[in-house]
Amino acid sequence: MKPEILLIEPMLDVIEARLDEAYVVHRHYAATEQEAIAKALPSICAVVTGGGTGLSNDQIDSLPALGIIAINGVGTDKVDLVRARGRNIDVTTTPGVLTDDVADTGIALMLAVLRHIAKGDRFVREGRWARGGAFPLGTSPKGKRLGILGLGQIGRALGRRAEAFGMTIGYWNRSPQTDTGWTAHATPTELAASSDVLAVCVAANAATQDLVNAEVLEALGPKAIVINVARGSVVDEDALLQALWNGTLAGAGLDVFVGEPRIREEFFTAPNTVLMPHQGSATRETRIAMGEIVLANLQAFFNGEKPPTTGN
Ligand SMILES: NC(=O)C1=CN([C@@H]2O[C@H](COP(=O)(O)OP(=O)(O)OC[C@H]3O[C@@H](n4cnc5c(N)ncnc54)[C@H](O)[C@@H]3O)[C@@H](O)[C@H]2O)C=CC1
Ligand SMILES: O=CC(=O)O
Repeated sequence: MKPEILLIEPMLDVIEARLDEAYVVHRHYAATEQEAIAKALPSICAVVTGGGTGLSNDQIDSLPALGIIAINGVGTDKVDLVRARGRNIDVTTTPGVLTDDVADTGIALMLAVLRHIAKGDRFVREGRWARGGAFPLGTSPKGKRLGILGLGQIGRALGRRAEAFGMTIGYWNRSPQTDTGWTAHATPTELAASSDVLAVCVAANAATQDLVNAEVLEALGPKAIVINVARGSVVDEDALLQALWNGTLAGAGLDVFVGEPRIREEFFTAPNTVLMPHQGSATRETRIAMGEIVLANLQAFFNGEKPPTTGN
């Protein structure tokens, strides 16, 4: 008998095919499967979910046999780790393999804002170039200061890339990271005061909620921009929107939002703001590598071994 698992959101076809080979896969996202899932809840031992989606406590409570929540991502903020630990449920992630793509996304957003890439695309398509319209000059990253909030794997990869663009790097991290040679700052506000671009790369949890607040944005100032590839909850969106609309911040490049995918509509028209639908790790290559780790974690769990990338 194949073990039964619950797949919360779709994965790559090739990974889902491998899941189907090894398990009875109940697809939470398929409307047609809801009745069968309701009956299967007592037998489901494993859940596979995304980092931005996680698993609610109600869902955890509805699965009495649950032993592993395999996150296809690195963020654990959408799973109550205390609740999981209390139930002896392993929570696994896919660290490392997505780092480069998320850092690339951060750089892409930074360049898109500084060089008006999305605005330029609209300008050409709408025929405004052909009609002789004026297009604003951009801002060069060269010689500018990148402030990285959270110098984990993604923060470091972003910093290394930014060095290649001639930027100087500062960071705020809860523990000093002396091997980089980059300038450490004591608080997010101090980092912001010394940055032209603030890149949010810190994990989301209760301690980092709204870390980028009105004070931090004010310290950044009207010529600076914010890039967020971590989680929406790390940025106070009221303060961010106010700064963008008041012109006390020059722009923002955002891959993540509070309440995704139904984000605040004020973002749609916010000045100099480039929006992405949470695509940091979304390349085929990386999604295959992440899927392999999910498969390995599930296999270890069902073999009675400790899953290799257990995070709790
Ligand atoms: N946009 C996207 O598609 C993706 C977003 N992410 C987000 O990026 C985050 C970072 O990923 P990695 O760099 O791989 O993780 P990591 O574990 O290497 O780095 C996390 C960083 O957050 C810091 N941190 C954690 N808790 C903290 C606290 N309470 N106070 C201060 N600092 C704290 C750590 O010190 C570390 O610098 C993830 O947690 C996730 O939310 C990750 C992957 C894809
Ligand atoms: O947001 C994605 C993740 O890996 O976490």
